[in-house]
Amino acid sequence: MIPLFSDQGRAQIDRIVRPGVLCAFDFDGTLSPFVGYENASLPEAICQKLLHLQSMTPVAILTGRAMADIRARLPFKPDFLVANHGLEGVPGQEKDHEKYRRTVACWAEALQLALDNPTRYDRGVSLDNKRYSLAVHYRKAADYDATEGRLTRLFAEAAPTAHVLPGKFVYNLIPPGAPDKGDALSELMKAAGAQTALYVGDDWTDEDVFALDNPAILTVRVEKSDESRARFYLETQEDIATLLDALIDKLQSAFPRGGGRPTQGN
Ligand SMILES: O=P(O)(O)OC[C@H]1O[C@H](O[C@H]2O[C@H](CO)[C@@H](O)[C@H](O)[C@H]2O)[C@H](O)[C@@H](O)[C@@H]1O
Repeated sequence: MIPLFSDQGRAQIDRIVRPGVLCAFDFDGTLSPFVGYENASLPEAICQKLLHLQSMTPVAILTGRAMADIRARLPFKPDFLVANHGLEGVPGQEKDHEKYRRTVACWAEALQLALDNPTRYDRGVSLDNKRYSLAVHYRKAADYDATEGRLTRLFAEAAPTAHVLPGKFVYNLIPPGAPDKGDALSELMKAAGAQTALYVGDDWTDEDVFALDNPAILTVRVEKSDESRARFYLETQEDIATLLDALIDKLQSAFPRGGGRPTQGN
């Protein structure tokens, strides 16, 4: 992995930032610093920078949160908002929603029944039913290793067909065959007519975008990781502000007559 703020990284920003570049971001741990999952929000300064960027080029947010949840946390409307790890917000996929909802409802019932037994599961484990997928949070558990082992065994019994995606103190349970963030970003590029895109994420579900291995997509991970498929990294989550400034500066200087956003009728 290469630091984004390096000669090589800046050269890639120069290459990828062109009129209509789709600037796409994960939410938790990328645009929003980690806090308790109920309290996560978009910092005001980041919101202002995203609005500025959006005045010049399309902006997308791809999150694991449910659509209703993320909408309530965003004080602005991005050009594209994809939720539930790629399951909500991409046109055309609604036809499978009822199937996913029924699968997830069965898993949720079985999991909640088991988790309600305090002798078997840590009180710090909580189930977040996002309708089309589940998140099982354990950030507040006392013993992470023991909790991870117990939860993994529980998923095999109670949700055997689930695609279990680990995250930061969370397991995401996704219905089999569901689209992921990589599928979603590819669709959004088509919908936006974008030749190039930038994607910034920090977690396992973002690896589905990084693994696309598409030279037209500049992949950036928040924090270096030897296991990631992203090509570049930001040292810390706070560096997202510097990246947004760099994108704005680049669009303003390279395309002073309206940045990269094609004007109406083009
Ligand atoms: O795709 P993302 O936008 O990164 O969403 C992934 C999950 O984010 C949330 O959980 C994470 O953020 C919490 C709040 O900062 C944190 O407490 C938790 O440990 C993280 O896993 C969200 O609650 C999940 O539904 C998302 O799947």
